Amino acid sequence: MEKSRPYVILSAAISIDGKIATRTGRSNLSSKKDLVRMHNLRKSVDAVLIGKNTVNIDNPLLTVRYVKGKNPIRVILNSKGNLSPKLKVINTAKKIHTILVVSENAPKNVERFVVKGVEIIRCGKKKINIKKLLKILGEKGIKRIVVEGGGTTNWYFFKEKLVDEIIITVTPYVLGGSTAISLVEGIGFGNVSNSFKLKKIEKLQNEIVLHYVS
Ligand SMILES: NC(=O)C1=CN([C@@H]2O[C@H](COP(=O)(O)OP(=O)(O)OC[C@H]3O[C@@H](n4cnc5c(N)ncnc54)[C@H](O)[C@@H]3O)[C@@H](O)[C@H]2O)C=CC1
Ligand SMILES: Nc1nc(O)c(N)c(N[C@@H]2O[C@H](COP(=O)(O)O)[C@@H](O)[C@H]2O)n1
Repeated sequence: MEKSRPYVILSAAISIDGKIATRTGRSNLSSKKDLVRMHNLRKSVDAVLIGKNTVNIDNPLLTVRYVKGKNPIRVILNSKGNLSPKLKVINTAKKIHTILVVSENAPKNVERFVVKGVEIIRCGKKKINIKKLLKILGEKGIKRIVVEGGGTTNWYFFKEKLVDEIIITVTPYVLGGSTAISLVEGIGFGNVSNSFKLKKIEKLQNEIVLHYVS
């Protein structure tokens, strides 16, 4: 692992059939117990990272609320920099450090988010270069980061072999649907070769939490 790159944990809740949301984008899969576990994870990292669709669909806060602790820095991947200013992550950016990552081709008007308290990082020509981004985040003192989806964002991290640990909660739902988002989207691997080692299994009431390491 490069010295300056943060340790990357990928975290999500999946249905029994491997989906992270219904075909209509509903993703409230975790139990309260699991959310407490997840907020403990958030407080243990320096940053939490998600993709544009997750921000738009979930309108999340990405804070530590179910337990006491420090909020991580929020990192949003949005190559075009075209988020709605009404989103919670934008509206609370003066209080909670929020970084919007855009590509070098993003229009100049992304700077409009700066007055809202958002820090902008330009990284990668058309797509965001994740490897380069992690180096930049490492140089800012970010040592541990949790990637919280969605499926497309997860793919970019797996594709570049940048996932050090996976924490997956298997929840007791079957969602189905060929258009429902899976844990990992993108084009996918052609071979069965990208394996992880099982480190721990936790049993919550009706869920299991799987911990894998690279
Ligand atoms: N159950 C769970 O634990 C979770 C469920 N979700 C669900 O996942 C769904 C969204 O997932 P997806 O549609 O796969 O989208 P996503 O949230 O991964 O966002 C994808 C978008 O992010 C941007 N992006 C990500 N990586 C990029 C890169 N390297 N370069 C440039 N742009 C990049 C692009 O705009 C891309 O289209 C939502 O329904 C959400 O509710 C999301 C997170 C966790
Ligand atoms: N671990 C986990 N379990 C679920 O059931 C989820 N839906 C998610 N989603 C992630 O958490 C974000 C919501 O965060 P806030 O509650 O708004 O702080 C959501 O956007 C996903 O990244 N994760």
